[in-house]
Amino acid sequence: MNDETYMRQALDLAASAEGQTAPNPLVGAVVVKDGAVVGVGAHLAHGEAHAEVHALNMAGDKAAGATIYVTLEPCSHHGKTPPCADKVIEAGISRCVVAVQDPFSQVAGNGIQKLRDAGIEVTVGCLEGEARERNRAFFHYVRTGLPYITVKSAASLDGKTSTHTGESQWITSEAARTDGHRLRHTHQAIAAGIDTVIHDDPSLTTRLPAGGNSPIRVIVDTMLRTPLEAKMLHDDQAPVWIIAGPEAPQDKAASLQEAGARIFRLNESPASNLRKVMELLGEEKITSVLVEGGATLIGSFVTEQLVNEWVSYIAPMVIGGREATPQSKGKGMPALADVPAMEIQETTMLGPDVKITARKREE
Ligand SMILES: Nc1c(/N=C/[C@@H](O)[C@H](O)[C@H](O)COP(=O)(O)O)[nH]c(=O)[nH]c1=O
Ligand SMILES: [Zn+2]
Repeated sequence: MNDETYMRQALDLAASAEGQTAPNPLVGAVVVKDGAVVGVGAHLAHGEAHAEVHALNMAGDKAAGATIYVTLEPCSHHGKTPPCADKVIEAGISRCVVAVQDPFSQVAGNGIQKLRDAGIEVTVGCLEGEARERNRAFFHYVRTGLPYITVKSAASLDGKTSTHTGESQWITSEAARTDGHRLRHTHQAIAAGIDTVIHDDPSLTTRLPAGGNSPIRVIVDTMLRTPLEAKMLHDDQAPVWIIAGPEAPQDKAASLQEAGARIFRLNESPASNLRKVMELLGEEKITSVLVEGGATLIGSFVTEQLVNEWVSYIAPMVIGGREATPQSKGKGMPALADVPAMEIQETTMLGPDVKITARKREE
């Protein structure tokens, strides 16, 4: 067994809480004494104990002289819980292996320094690439203040998301749609355009066999055309935030608030200023957004170059039709040189469909 073995265990522990910890990162910890794992832990929810605390509590006095593997630098500032660096020192840990330094300014390097000042041997960078990839949304949010944006698109081989008569359910299989719900579970918010809300009356909730978190529903609706009888306003499954423009009628805003929605009014059209909408969500500590549709909204994210990840579910059918809805509308990129470079991360068969995941290279 070597450092990477234990760090992989810690990364898997971190991933077990995926979809639960935002706006906090996913963190896992493993305590090893004389080649035996004596404590494990994961950060399970925002505001609750950090991974190191769980692992050190489980290790008890076996932590003395042990090594702790942590997927993110132990915190050194008093957040909602006391600093883990202090806890690691108190527990008598002799060596600490960290996958990646915390990007958060309050922590960056301070935790590691505190441990070294206390005489603990610290190594940084074990499986760093994997640790960054697992926490890509958190790292992106800390670096930019914007949520990490994933577009999910379900289409035919010729890129249509509905027939020219507007029929779209369903193009992809149950297996692909269930996978799409896992995407909902792992994102804090789900964005949809008003055309999709009017056309599909979607609930945008996470419906997985084992359950899951339903993201905050964010509707880009410049003129507040969201129907008062929209399903999502009456299912009590997750908040509904509606982003309006300056001309949106005040009385409709009042009735939507009555119906339980939270209204954000921008002083410019949200549909053509999505960066402003994302800055607003960032201020609300939203670290990840899944853009579910439709083609108009997706096209705006593409045109503003805000897409960090693109997940396509492609069904084995060809729909055709000049008027059939494409995967994205809007202005788009004038030249290939303007098109942001992405990398395919994964292609998977889901029943009869193929899922393709691509990510933009982080600057
Ligand atoms: N048409 C399709 C999809 N369509 C996605 C959106 O257009 C739908 O409005 C949304 O999934 C409805 O959300 P719900 O009410 O929570 O079920 N998405 C898919 O994966 N496959 C499809 O074939
Ligand atoms: Zn901590």
